[in-house]
Formats: sequence, C-alpha cells, structure tokens
Amino acid sequence: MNANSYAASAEQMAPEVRISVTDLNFYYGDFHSLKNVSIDFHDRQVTALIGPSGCGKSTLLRTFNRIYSLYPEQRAEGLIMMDGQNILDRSVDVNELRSRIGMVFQKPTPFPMSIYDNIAFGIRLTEKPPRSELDGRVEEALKKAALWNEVKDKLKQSGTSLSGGQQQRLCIARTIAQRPDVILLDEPTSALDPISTGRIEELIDQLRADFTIVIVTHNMQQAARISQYTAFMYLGELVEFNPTDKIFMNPAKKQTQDYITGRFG
Ligand SMILES: Nc1ncnc2c1ncn2[C@@H]1O[C@H](COP(=O)(O)OP(=O)(O)OP(=O)(O)O)[C@@H](O)[C@H]1O
Repeated sequence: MNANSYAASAEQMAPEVRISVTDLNFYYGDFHSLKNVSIDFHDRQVTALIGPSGCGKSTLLRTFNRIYSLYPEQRAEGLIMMDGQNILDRSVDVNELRSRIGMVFQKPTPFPMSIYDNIAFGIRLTEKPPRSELDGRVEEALKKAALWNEVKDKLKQSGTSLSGGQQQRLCIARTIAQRPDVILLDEPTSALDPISTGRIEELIDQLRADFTIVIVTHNMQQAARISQYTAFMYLGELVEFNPTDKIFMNPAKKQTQDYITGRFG
C-alpha cells in the first residue's frame, strides 16, 4: 500500500463530517467572544467542548441553532456548513433549523403540561401527524430517552411532577421526537445527582447510534467517559481539537495538559 492509499483508507475509516465550522467569530455587542474558530463535528460521534468558565463553550453551541438571533446586539460571522448550507445564512429558516438541531439545557425545562404533551408539542411544531402516529412517536421518543418504563402508566401527569433526572430525560425525549440530526447538550447533568447523571451518560452513549452529539461539560471525567472527540477552548479560541483519548492521554498543547490536570481554570 502506498502513502496515498494509506491516506485514502484512513479517510474512509474516519467518521463523516456532519457540521463544519470555519473562521467563526461571535460578538456580544463590542465583546469579541469567539475568535476564528474552525472545527469539524463528526457524524454519530459525541464531541465534548471543555475549557474554563467564560471561554466560549456555550456561545459556540448556541451558534448552531442560531438562538442568539433573538438578541439584536449579538452576531456571528463565518461559516457553519451543514448539508451544503451555511447555517448562519439569513435565508436559512430558523424553525426548520431548530428541528434539525435540537438543544437540551443545563436546567431541565419541561413545559407545564402533561408528559405526553411535552413530547407531542415538539412534534406538532413542524408536523401534523394523525393521533395514532403521534402516540407511536411519543412512545418511541420516550423509549429512546430511556424513560418509557417509568412513565408509561402516567402519561397524562404533568412533566413537572417528575424527578430532576427524569425531567432531563423528558427534555431529551422531546428533542429526539423531532427527529433531529444533531443534539446539542449544554451541561445537561450539572443539576443532577450522580445516579441520574450516570443514566444520562449511558443514554448519550446509546443516542450516538442515531445522532451527532455536541456536549458542553465542566466535568473532565464525563468528557473522557462519553465523548469520542474533545475540543479544548480558552479565551474564545479553540486551542486543541483531537480524539478524546489523545486529549486525555497525550495532548498536543501544553495549555490543554495544564487544564486537564487542574493546573488552571
Ligand atoms: N449575553 C452576553 N452578553 C455579553 N457577554 C456575554 C454574554 N453571554 C456570554 N458572554 C461572554 O462571552 C464569553 C463566553 O461566554 P460563554 O457563556 O460562552 O462561556 P462558557 O465557556 O460557556 O462559560 P461557562 O462554562 O461559565 O458556562 C464570556 O466572557 C461571557 O462573559
């Protein structure tokens, strides 16, 4: 095998790129929060974003579904390519975008409605399936979110009556129900106890079979346990992006080494 065919076979083995970010800059008014970030997110892999508080992890995550566009003083420049389209382009319909790129927040945010309606609501935003199909979609989402067995006999109960960990799985189910390609998770376990955290981590690992996942986490062990790729950010810049094993065992940059060994941040 010559060098070219080695390169070709390595390329074949690497997972496909789902979202490709090039020279992304983000501004909160005059504050330059993301600086020339370029990074590829691989299909059906979990990528963890790590770095000290304020380094821009959540800002990066939020550019993907353009949540920032709710605030006139915030703006993003650069390319975020998905399916041949720049997500940042004004012609992209944000409602359609948000059904392709779902987001789960730090604090579980069930809607004040029944468990069933929490899931059905998300589906009805973009589709109008008949009731029989809707029932199946709700069940499928709750099963994929590993919540079905705990709630199947109380679907009419309020989503807010569930425990924190169950509420977070409900929010994940609500996101899954819209059949997105990508799921963004912003510190999804930071408000949860260790048992609920473990269940969400297992769930994320299972969801990788169907979705591209990007997770912001402050927990180094969590990043090491559940992600295949890790991006280390510092002061709005991407310092290092590599397979998670490399980041934690043999990082390329001293700053990464210092951060993962607790020497700063
Ligand atoms: N609404 C805002 N207005 C002005 N500046 C903001 C706003 N939101 C975030 N920033 C600034 O942008 C930078 C990046 O913030 P971001 O929330 O993305 O960091 P982070 O890495 O997710 O931090 P943390 O780990 O604490 O959540 C910080 O300096 C922050 O102060």
